[in-house]
Amino acid sequence: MLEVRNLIKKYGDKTAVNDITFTVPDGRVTGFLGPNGAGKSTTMRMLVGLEKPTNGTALVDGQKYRSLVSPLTSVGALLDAKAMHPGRSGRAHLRSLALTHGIPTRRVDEVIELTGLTTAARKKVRGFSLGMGQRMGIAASLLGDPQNIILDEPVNGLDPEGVIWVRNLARHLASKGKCVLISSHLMSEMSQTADDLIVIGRGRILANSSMSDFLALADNSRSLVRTDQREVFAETLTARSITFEPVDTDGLLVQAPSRDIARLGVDAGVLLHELTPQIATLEDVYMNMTRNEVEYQSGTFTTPADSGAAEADAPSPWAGKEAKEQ
Ligand SMILES: Nc1ncnc2c1ncn2[C@@H]1O[C@H](COP(=O)(O)OP(=O)(O)OP(=O)(O)O)[C@@H](O)[C@H]1O
Repeated sequence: MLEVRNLIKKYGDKTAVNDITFTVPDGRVTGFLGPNGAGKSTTMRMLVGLEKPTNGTALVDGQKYRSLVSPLTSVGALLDAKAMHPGRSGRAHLRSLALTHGIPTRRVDEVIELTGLTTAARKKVRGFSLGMGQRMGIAASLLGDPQNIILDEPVNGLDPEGVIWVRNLARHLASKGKCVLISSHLMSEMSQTADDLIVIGRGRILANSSMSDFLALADNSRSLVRTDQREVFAETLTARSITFEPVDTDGLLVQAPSRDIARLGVDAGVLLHELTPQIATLEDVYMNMTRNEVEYQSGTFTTPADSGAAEADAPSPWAGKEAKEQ
């Protein structure tokens, strides 16, 4: 089990981790999500004693990392896959780690096989691809067969087969009762891997719940409607103060139960050739939650159609939505 209690990390004026408390239980995969710079890596580094907390505690099975009698059997971490001697072979790197921790050489061969590196492990580390480096980092984290596994963006650089392999590995480890904490920016992948989620933004906890409770925060009350009479149907919706927004050339995203929308279509004599309830994804809920927590805001791409001039020429029925929002 991993625990952080009132954990704070400051770098000068910058508060990277701002008083966070959570527990990562055994036997489950916990996804650790948050925008760039949210404080995920800093928190993980404090758990394995690579950073000293400014305040609060980070515990592995109830103990600070430096108090652990046998750290590699308590916690394994992939934090920086590039942290290997470039002139050594992968196998030699793992062997040296094993030797310094009293781990038998046969375990080196086991983790090499487990991570699919049997051929690559003979190569010098400097010749490794990004994906091979990630696999080697994961192999190192598993060397001591630890109870707790911390993986910071483990699927970074992995091909689709590698991504599925990490998912299956995480699920397998949790099924053996291990505590697995994984950070990732790949929401679709995380939705298939994690049982629980911890979301942080600007160093603070935004959510800490099971995946199903997190997804229950979704707004599933909208339906996509497609019709050749979009303007007529938009006027019908506006007359009933139903919120909507245009999609593509013939679609409307309508904020109403699909049964009510179908009924409105019949009453208005409008043929709806598509009516699809929108089920929000993990990415939708996450994006909504972290919208105001992004430290590094991306620019937006504009096309001529997105420009103000195009908006001025937009058909009037969309006023229904704007009027409702104001
Ligand atoms: N050694 C350091 N010195 C100064 N600031 C740091 C240091 N390490 C991290 N930070 C800052 O702390 C904040 C949290 O960084 P951290 O790497 O923990 O975020 P993250 O959530 O892991 O981000 P990413 O998803 O981009 O990896 C950032 O603003 C970062 O610039």
